[in-house]
Amino acid sequence: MEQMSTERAGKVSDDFAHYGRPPETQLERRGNNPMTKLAVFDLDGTLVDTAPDLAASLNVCLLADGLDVLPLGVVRPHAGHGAVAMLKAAYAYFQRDLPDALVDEHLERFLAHYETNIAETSRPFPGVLAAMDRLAEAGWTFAVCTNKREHLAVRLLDELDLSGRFAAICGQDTFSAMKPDPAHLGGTIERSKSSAENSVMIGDTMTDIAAAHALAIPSILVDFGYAPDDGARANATAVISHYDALTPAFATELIG
Ligand SMILES: O=C(O)COP(=O)(O)O
Ligand SMILES: [Mg+2]
Repeated sequence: MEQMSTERAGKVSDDFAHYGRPPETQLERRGNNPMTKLAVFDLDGTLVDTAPDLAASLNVCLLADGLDVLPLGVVRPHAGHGAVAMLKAAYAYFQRDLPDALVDEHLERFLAHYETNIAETSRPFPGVLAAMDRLAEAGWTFAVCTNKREHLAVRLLDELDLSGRFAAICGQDTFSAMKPDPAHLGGTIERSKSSAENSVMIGDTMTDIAAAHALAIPSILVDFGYAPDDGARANATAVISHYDALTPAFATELIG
């Protein structure tokens, strides 16, 4: 990821040089660094609609235990909280016990299936790539802060040909803490060579909003994600229902 960061920094700096020296006001707002405005995306349910592929891997586990497959509508609200949360929700749905040993067995099965089928149907949410293009034009950079394992996040973004857009991709195992712990988000911002003052977090669950809140950075809740509950709505700085609303003016206003 460090290499991508350097490549990206070089590219944007060159582009900026092409337009000449920015006005003094812009220099001030950007802390004398045109690279520092950073939009940090959560992955599942925010950047990419991963629920169908996650549900397929869950169903492999359920079938292995003689249970029925679950329809996507039942699985989707749990898709943003990881494989174990999905397994627990499925077993609760079937009113079946899920002993710890079976969780471990299923997790291995789930991850083996998911890793090789990670981008079968997973696609970026409508409008997100156009929004990123607009923000990039306005000098924004991007990172991913996800509770997916880092190698799975990188693999998914590689398969979707999106990895090169991010200065850093940080997962649940990248640091010693994961969202909602602000250290995960803070570490992602640091790896992206930005600062909390110039960053905004975009997410679909309270996990994302709480991490941003703890770091005192603005947050945008996408209400089309997997768990935009009341707590997330109440604590987010802004709520959007489509990426068309994510314009450079809107994002810049949030960081002040
Ligand atoms: O896998 C998870 O636990 C959720 O992943 P996310 O943080 O990208 O939503
Ligand atoms: Mg999410």
